[in-house]
Amino acid sequence: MAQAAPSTIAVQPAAAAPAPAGLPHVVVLATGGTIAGAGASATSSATYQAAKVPVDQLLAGLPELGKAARVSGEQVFQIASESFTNEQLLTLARRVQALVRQPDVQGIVITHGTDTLEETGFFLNLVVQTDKPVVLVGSMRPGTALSADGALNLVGAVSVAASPESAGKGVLVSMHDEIHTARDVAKMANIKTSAFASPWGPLGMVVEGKTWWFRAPVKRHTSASEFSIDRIQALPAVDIVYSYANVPGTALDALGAAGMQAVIHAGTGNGSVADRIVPRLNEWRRKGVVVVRSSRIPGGFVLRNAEQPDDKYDWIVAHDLNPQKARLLAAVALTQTRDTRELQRIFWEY
Ligand SMILES: NC(=O)CC[C@H](N)C(=O)O
Repeated sequence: MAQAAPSTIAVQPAAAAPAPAGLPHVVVLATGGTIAGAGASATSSATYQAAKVPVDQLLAGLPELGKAARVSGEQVFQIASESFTNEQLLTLARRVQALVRQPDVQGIVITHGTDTLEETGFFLNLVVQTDKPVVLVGSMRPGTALSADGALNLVGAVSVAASPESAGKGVLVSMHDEIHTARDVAKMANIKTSAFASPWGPLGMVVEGKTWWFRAPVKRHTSASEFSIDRIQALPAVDIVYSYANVPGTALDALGAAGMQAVIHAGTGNGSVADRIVPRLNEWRRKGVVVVRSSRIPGGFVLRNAEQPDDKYDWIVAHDLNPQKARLLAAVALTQTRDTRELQRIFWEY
């Protein structure tokens, strides 16, 4: 399906384009994905190249953006998001943090591939210290396709980032007219333009450039977070092992031997663990690996000491975070502590 263009890193300083005075300045940080994709024909909705169109071209094609904000663009990466690395996450977070510290910047929009958009959004929600709106957006069809969704999604995201009502709500994801907290949202369907959903529902809607809010996040984020990108030099290796009937444990042992610091066990059902995997997880725990029990089921949550005796084994539960979000919270938390009581507190609070 979507093929990746070669990765490039070219951060240019944000220069505001001329627009009516008095409008908020929103910086669009472009990282690639389908929203910057191009296909061979108007019917190529799923067969195309992601990460082709530069940010200047994206913005120049959308004069409607100028109604909501004074918009400037920076090309941070030009990649398909499945290829994001921890180093690129840190680079992006540092750039967002630097921009939100600029008094002349009121909001940030990040254009991103949809495959790992929920991971980048959650990471920024944990480590960027700000009350200013930071909004991620992607699209499911390239701009060259019939009924392309990127243009309206981008106008919506810039409107959300420009709205004072978006402040203090943490990192947001605006797609398909909905506004989600980056903490909860996940890609729940592929191909469809209604790809993103939050297990606890969206926070609001953006319609014709106006935001409508119905709820706000209660978990700790951004300026209320104990984590800061300023104090994170690198992320420790945290990996995910997926469970299924007849799972052999080979992947767990290989990742353990490769030096992972924490393992996210994407268990079945309520985070259940196959009987032959339990002693292996305990063996890695004895060697210092932090064990986090999560579930491969979207929309539920994992309770401590249900399914497995977490207290006895000194394991953590991932609460309602999906495995890929649990990976990032564990990695960020491990930069500060290895204490399992502290780690469990962090999983309850974020
Ligand atoms: N819809 C998309 O953005 C998917 C394109 C690509 N796989 C990416 O995540 O960047």
